[in-house]
Amino acid sequence: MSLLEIKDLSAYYITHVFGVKRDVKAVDNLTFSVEENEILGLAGESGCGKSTLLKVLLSMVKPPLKVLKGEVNYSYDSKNFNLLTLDENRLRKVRWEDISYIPQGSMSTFNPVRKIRKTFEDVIKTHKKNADKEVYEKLMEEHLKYLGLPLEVLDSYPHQLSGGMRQRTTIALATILEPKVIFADEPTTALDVVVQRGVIQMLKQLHREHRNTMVMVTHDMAVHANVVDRVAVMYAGKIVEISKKEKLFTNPSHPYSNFLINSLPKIGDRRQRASAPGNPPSLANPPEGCRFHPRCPYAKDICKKHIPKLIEAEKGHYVACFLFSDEVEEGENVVQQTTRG
Ligand SMILES: Nc1ncnc2c1ncn2[C@@H]1O[C@H](COP(=O)(O)OP(=O)(O)OP(=O)(O)O)[C@@H](O)[C@H]1O
Repeated sequence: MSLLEIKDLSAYYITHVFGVKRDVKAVDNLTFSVEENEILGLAGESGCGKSTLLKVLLSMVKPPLKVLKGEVNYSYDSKNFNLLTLDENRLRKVRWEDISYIPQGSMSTFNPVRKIRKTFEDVIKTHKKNADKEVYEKLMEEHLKYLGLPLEVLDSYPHQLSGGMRQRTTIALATILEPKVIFADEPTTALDVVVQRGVIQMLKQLHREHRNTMVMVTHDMAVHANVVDRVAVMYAGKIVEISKKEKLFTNPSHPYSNFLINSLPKIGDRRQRASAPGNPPSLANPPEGCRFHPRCPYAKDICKKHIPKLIEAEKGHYVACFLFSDEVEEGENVVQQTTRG
């Protein structure tokens, strides 16, 4: 059994503008799994639904985002539960301790008017209620030292740290309770390359030594190439391919993955890179059938009418494309198109 099994998951942003209901189909009927101890990368261009998917996998769903259907089943240490059905108390217990999150933009993690120590104390106290001050002081100091961070960060305000140091402190906070699963949303974005390297090394060290499972969102394919085991490629609210990273980078199957990989510059190769023609669709009104078909050089009639199912084309390699199978997604179009409210 996989550590995390996502089944038929749909989550839309539901808004009303001048009385007209608008559904942004950011996560649409996804079924896939995450294996214990792996690092799964979520790739895809801006706006394809990566951050929204993470929010749902963490059950951090607030209006206008709404889960319409589906399950997010976790299974570890003889615990089995659908995160979306847990009450607030159980959610609070599971978050940080078992399932942790490195959010996009480290500035939002810490309260700007409180020293960083206070945030660490709050997290530890919530989960280790009976521990006395000495115990959690020791835990904080040992964890920071283990990650090579100076203890002075604890007595700093967030704005006093550089972007890189703040991001590494955010990672320290997210991992202090040794979670089973870590979700990271663009952990290296907005950092310069040298600092990026430090952050990546820190994540790799944590994974190597704690054997936790990571799901990492980034649109930076170099980070995928460096860090992850498998990559799930998202396009317009759907997962179109899941593959071992080596296979994806050398021989991508889905035409969109092909564009994504072939648009990467290669040293010594001066040829112009081909990118996908046109633009990604609006998720409020995506095209019928395969969402990539208007930009796909191989589109056939079936692609315009039906949504291809994500099938296992080879062992461990999943692709949703009618070039590989005629299977149609179950429950396609179950959730209706935009309606008047
Ligand atoms: N609060 C919101 N209300 C309505 N639509 C939203 C809201 N937040 C995000 N969206 C839309 O949902 C879609 C998916 O956004 P999401 O942030 O998940 O994409 P992403 O792949 O993570 O992109 P990025 O890398 O730019 O964050 C986009 O079309 C976005 O405009």
